[in-house]
Amino acid sequence: MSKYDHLIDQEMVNGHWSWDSDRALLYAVGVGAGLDDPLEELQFTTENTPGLPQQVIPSFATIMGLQSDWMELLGWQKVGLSPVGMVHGEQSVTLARPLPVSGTAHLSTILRQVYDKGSGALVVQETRITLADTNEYLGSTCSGIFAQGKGNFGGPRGPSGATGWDQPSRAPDVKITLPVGLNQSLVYRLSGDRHPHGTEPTRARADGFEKPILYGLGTYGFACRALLRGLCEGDVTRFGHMAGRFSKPVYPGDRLDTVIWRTEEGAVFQMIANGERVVLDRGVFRFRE
Ligand SMILES: C/C=C/C(=O)SCCNC(=O)CCNC(=O)[C@H](O)C(C)(C)COP(=O)(O)OP(=O)(O)OC[C@H]1O[C@@H](n2cnc3c(N)ncnc32)[C@H](O)[C@@H]1OP(=O)(O)O
Repeated sequence: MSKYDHLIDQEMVNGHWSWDSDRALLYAVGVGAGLDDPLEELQFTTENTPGLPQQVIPSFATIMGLQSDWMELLGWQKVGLSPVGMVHGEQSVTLARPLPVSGTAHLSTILRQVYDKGSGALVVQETRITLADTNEYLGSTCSGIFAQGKGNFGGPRGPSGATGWDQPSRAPDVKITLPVGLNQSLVYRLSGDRHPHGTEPTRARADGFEKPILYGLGTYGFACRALLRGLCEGDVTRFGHMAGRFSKPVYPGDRLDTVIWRTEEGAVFQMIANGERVVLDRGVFRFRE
């Protein structure tokens, strides 16, 4: 029996969350839409382009998964918004249908596991999203938060990171290059992810970064745009599932190459910053069935 076992499968959020068209537009700009080409992604960045109805970038669902205050449940003392050294480790989003441009969702967030990774604890939580008025299932998000320094508590190690994903030996089938703006974190944070390590040098260094970062979920949004562009011709109805592991930080001003290998169900991918470091690894994409 390890110290968090009694909390596993506990529901941490059971409530409503509303968004409107402006919030989805702001999120799109926050994850860089329009930065490399202001005309390329008008379905995400405008609501009034003739013949191009607004669509919501599927990774917007991750913002809905942020509504839980699970750190108190675990008894972790926060400095600002989180314990020092806590970083986003993994993320997935699965959608049964495109997200509406506006709406109210019912969110249910469950603590799935706290793995003991030695150098840290990996906290896995899953959020189920339904439309509040009709109860229609929209999809789910799953996040793994890596709290450095909180490992070695005698808990389960969990699945090994060394298995289950292989980089194909052939050259990538598709490569999408996207720039990160120097003010990217300042825009992205307005979507509701306001951790100071995206803006404050002192906190960024305390959490193990060189300087303020682009938020992990911001990076995830860039990857989602790259996959939509490279595999779906920008059409969100084709999005089914996307997962990846944050392996190195992304900084404002970086250039992000998403390298994509097609598979039977969709693709596997990696994101590489400035041609030198893999920042999102073990990426998996699936088309909607
Ligand atoms: C609130 C935060 C918001 C943010 O947005 S932060 C910004 C986005 N996130 C990042 O930039 C994080 C980048 N990644 C890292 O810095 C490192 O990566 C980690 C600190 C997360 C881990 O590094 P290390 O302590 O050196 O771990 P190891 O020695 O490589 O592996 C130890 C075990 O941990 C698993 N692991 C490693 N990285 C991750 C990860 N990113 N997510 C989940 N698990 C991870 C491995 O597999 C292994 O476990 P096994 O031996 O059982 O395989």
